[in-house]
Amino acid sequence: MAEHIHPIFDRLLQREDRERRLKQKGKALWLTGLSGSGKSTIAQHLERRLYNEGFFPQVLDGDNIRSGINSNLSFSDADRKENIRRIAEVARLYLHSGIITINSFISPTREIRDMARAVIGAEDFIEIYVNAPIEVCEERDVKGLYQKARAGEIKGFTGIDAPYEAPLSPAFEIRTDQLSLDEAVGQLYAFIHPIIKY
Ligand SMILES: Nc1ncnc2c1ncn2[C@@H]1O[C@H](COP(=O)(O)OS(=O)(=O)O)[C@@H](OP(=O)(O)O)[C@H]1O
Ligand SMILES: Nc1ncnc2c1ncn2[C@@H]1O[C@H](COP(=O)(O)OP(=O)(O)O)[C@@H](O)[C@H]1O
Repeated sequence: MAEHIHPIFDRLLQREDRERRLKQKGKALWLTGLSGSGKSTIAQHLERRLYNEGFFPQVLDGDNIRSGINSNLSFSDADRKENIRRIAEVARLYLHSGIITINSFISPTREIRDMARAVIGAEDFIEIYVNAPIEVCEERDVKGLYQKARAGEIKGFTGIDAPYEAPLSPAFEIRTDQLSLDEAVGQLYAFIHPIIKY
């Protein structure tokens, strides 16, 4: 009878067991915004802040996704969709390990983000709009890509000749043209802390 089986074998390890071990609630924080809006910078600083406060976060961004698992994908509409679908599946695996992912991707359309939300589950998908006007992003031009897009050297660049649809009701919005980096990370941390604390 089940009661006599050694406790180790009495049921499959659950997400809740892992969350108890990590002393946190697994969530997928989903940072969306234009290239240069500040997603990666905020993601990296938030990751460090969470880690220092005892949480166990993991950034997913172009550096560890588009360079690896998604290295065969372009920036066509279909490939962006496949990019985000795979990322959402990866975030879901982390989620069920009790880990907080900080997903930093343009994820340009509502349809794409709705797909990610559906894969991850609406309860666990926290949409964060990293908002700076395109003029500010273009002025920053962190990687020189806006200049290339304006010169026609890159086709289908988000915000220039490919769409970006702002979220209609994000869980949280950060205006990076109005806040310092420290303010932005501080406000985001204050918002998510109650959501992720065990
Ligand atoms: N055509 C085009 N449009 C937009 N962005 C481009 C493009 N080509 C290359 N890049 C660089 O790729 C980064 C965006 O990748 P993402 O995976 O976040 O894009 S998407 O969600 O699939 O739309 C983006 O990085 P971030 O600046 O960090 O957003 C760009 O540096
Ligand atoms: N409040 C802020 N939050 C985030 N980044 C900011 C902020 N203010 C200025 N920046 C600058 O804007 C740039 C954003 O670049 P990046 O993080 O690579 O954007 P993205 O990942 O969205 O393409 C960085 O050079 C960063 O230092």
